[in-house]
Amino acid sequence: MKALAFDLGAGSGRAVLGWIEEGRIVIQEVHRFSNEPVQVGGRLHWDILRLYHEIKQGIRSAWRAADGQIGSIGIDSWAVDFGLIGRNGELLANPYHYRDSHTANAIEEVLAVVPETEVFARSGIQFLPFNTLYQLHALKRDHNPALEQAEHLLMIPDLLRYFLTGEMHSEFTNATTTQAFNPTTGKWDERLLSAVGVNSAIMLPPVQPGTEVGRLSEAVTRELGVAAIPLIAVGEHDTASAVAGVPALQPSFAYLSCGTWSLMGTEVKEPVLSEQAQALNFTNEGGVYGTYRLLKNIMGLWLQEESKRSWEKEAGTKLSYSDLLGRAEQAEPFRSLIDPDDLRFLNPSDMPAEIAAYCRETGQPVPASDGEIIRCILESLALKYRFVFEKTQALSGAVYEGLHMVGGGIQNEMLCRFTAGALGKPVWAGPAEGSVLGNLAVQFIASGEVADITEARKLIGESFDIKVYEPEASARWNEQYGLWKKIAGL
Ligand SMILES: C[C@H](O)[C@H](O)[C@@H](O)C(=O)CO
Repeated sequence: MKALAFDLGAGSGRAVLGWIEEGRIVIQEVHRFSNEPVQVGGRLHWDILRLYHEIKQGIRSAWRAADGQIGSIGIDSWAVDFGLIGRNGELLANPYHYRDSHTANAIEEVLAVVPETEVFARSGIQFLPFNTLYQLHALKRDHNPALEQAEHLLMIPDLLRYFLTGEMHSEFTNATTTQAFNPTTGKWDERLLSAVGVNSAIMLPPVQPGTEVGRLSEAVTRELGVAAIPLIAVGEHDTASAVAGVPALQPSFAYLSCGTWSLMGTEVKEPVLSEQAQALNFTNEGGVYGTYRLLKNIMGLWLQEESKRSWEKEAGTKLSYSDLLGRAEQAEPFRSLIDPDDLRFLNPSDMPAEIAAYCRETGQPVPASDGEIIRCILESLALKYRFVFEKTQALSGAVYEGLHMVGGGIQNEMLCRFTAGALGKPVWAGPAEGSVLGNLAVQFIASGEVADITEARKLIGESFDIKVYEPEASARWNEQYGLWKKIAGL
């Protein structure tokens, strides 16, 4: 039997069949689709019904490709966003996109009610303006009718699973990204939810990854002409699946999940709720099989994606990444650097102009050409990776021999090279399908084909190419690291 994984990212989604053949994992992409947010007036929304339609297309294609031999389905997606269900069981409104501006001042407004130390002690989660807790605060503040009528809150994968099965379940790894879940009690945190005026009854008690969470409903099986395939709650936060899919053989390892976002950290048995972790704004998101992901969000390749989008809009024509990276390769090294996590880069109207303004304001040469901007982004990301790598070691007390880099971002070889140079340590890049493979791994373990996550990670490492980048020009990177920390104020 084959397993079917859906991996929904901020820009695109894919449906991938996976199975084990002669001791190796084999994957086959059967459907790929774009994920285009929709601006309505001043609000930014996800087109959730379009995504659901694409998931059904994916099941149809997979059923044909697997000759009906599909044993289970798992869905993972980006975090924090959600849909609200009314008393008639229907979706009350299109989910907000986490880059929508309605949460702009929400952190300050909530911390005026519950002190920062208490929020961190209760949730263990980093302070980012789009966390679900602040989205709920903003909806309540703005008297949002959907929240007023809501009977249930479902995160994106929970919601899509509900559409497929008719059953409502909340999944643990994604629940922890809300900043309203308490890892110490293992329950939704009443104090935090009541502080934003939300009745905790709308939050369902989360199930652990690996749990069977319903089957395709009769209506769906009839519509698609398929069997009532069971759904497995995988690490439904895509980063949780990416970490599950890291081909690490050692128990203590450092990873970087690299896509629109860069998520860097390590895997721990207990959440790290120390003052230092809070001061460094690290997070403890739930992981698979009784683990936590001690990590930090880094703005990531969003900076590059948005710059390309601006230039394409200006030029009225498509640009290729290979041309852009080719020009970045020719650009002068370390000419100008930024802190990629300055919140001005969360959703500016013109990313290249925002980067230029940052450099101007910090007294640096202003990058003008697209090559200079891309080089500035990639060098700055690599330096930020070094900073977070060092802080991860400080918080976990471990010393890592190198860094596992997974996700679509590893196709950016320049970034992999710069990361090894900046860290002064080897980078083991691969697999690119990080989240998909972690999603499949949990399904293989649920079906008993694979014993546990250690075996799954070994199998992934043996089934997919891992490219090794050894550090180059470390002395130059060390020198620049000092300068960059001054610019970034770190
Ligand atoms: C908001 C982001 O989606 C989240 O922090 C990140 O972990 C993610 O899910 C990346 O896909």
